[in-house]
Amino acid sequence: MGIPEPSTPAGRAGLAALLAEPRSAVVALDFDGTLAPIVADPDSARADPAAVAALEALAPLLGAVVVVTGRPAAVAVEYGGFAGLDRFTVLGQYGAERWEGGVLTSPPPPAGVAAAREQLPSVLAESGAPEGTWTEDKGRALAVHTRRTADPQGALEQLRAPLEQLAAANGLMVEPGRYVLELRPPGVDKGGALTAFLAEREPGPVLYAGDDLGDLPAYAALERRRAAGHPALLVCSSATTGEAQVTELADRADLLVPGPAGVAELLGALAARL
Ligand SMILES: O=P(O)(O)OC[C@H]1O[C@H](O[C@H]2O[C@H](CO)[C@@H](O)[C@H](O)[C@H]2O)[C@H](O)[C@@H](O)[C@@H]1O
Repeated sequence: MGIPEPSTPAGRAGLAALLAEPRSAVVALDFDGTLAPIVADPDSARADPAAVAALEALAPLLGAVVVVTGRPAAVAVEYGGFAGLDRFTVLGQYGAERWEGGVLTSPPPPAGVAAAREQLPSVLAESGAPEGTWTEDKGRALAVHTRRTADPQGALEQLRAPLEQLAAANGLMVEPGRYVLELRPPGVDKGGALTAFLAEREPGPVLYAGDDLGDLPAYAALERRRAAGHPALLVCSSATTGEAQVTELADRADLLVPGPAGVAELLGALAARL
């Protein structure tokens, strides 16, 4: 398969720059929905093996590969099978954590997370959280998932206000995602994490691929770089699980690919060309 053509002039320029100067390029990727297919049980998510194989081939040819994810960095490394990859960094928990060369940096969670953890079960019970509502405890964040309820979108709307109140009472924010509301510390996002990483590397072209609302700040960071004359390619991994597309992301993308399989194909095609 060849490399699909971006639909925007800026995206075509970003791709051309990446192909012309790969050693200075950075490829940045979200994890769930981009490298790993969406599944009902978050603990069962694993990176598409074709994507991992493509990254193995691609990473040595590039300046750097970085995964920017809401997952704890160590979980992304494990579920992604990234431990042996070269020139590879994981920025976890929206940039609060970093894994690189086998070393994990993870600051302690703020006190508000422990308080929210204690209060969450009663808040869920009082708000009538439907059967199938499930909490993922990520240490410095609590993700309330509704994918396994009978009406995932309805459940999300039902829980939004009570979870926003709980977050605000404990100095946290709510990060919305695909059938999930995450209570997490404010002050970091994927845009800040990516910008700080790029400032360390001073790269040429940057490709970013994501699938969800949490990826919008990373898109914004690359749009700002682009406005300053640095080429970039914004890729959207479209939803392939029957749920609504994240149009805020798809509308700003230079290139849409069909889910993690499409991302894997794109990475494989880039590796083959380079
Ligand atoms: O930034 P990401 O790498 O995209 O992580 C965002 C959240 O993804 C996970 O939840 C999502 O994927 C699950 C597994 O496919 C799915 O069941 C769930 O509905 C999705 O919202 C993960 O569980 C969260 O911790 C991440 O923050």
